[in-house]
Amino acid sequence: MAPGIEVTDGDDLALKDSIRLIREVPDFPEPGVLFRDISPMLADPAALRAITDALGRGLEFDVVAGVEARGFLLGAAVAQAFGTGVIGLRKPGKLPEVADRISYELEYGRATLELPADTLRTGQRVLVVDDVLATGGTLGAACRLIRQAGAEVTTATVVMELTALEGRDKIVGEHVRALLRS
Ligand SMILES: O=P(O)(O)OC[C@H]1O[C@H](OP(=O)(O)OP(=O)(O)O)[C@H](O)[C@@H]1O
Ligand SMILES: Nc1ncnc2[nH]cnc12
Repeated sequence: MAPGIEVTDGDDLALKDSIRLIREVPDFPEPGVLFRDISPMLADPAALRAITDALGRGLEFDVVAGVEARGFLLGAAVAQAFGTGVIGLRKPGKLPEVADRISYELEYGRATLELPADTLRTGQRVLVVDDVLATGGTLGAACRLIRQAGAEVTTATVVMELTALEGRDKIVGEHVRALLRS
């Protein structure tokens, strides 16, 4: 059970019920970090359905972009549920051909995300999906990568927002949807 986590849409009882499946792991990946692992939620059929429906509900988009790595799992599920394709935004060194890339600051050091060649088309409306919004570096960079490639970001979505880290402040000008807040 994960205390201190709330559903942003209090009427979503299935999502509320799934909070018990979040694992909280102290001192991972480094001392002082409380890691929220949503893997057990994804392994549960009712929770996966609730997450998938809530991420895309009421939004208009042509394609989903999932951020490596847990955003791949969620992104593909959302794409299937809403009848679109999915694009994986990848960490460096994995893609044979890169259409575009972006580097960004993380809490410690720098990171890069890459867009695979021949996936995103100019003007497409993109739903960006990841599991957690922490400092906001990753989600903000994903949105910039999409826009830099000439597409639109409909909404940047995550399962859980860690509000104390104020990651939203890094995603200026984007519509952000977090299903759960801690
Ligand atoms: O808001 P931020 O501070 O940028 O952090 C959020 C990112 O951190 C985690 O990914 P991680 O880097 O652990 O990679 P993984 O998904 O490949 O395990 C998480 O899945 C988000 O992508
Ligand atoms: N505390 C945390 N739990 C899960 N994923 C994260 N990504 C960055 N910080 C995280």
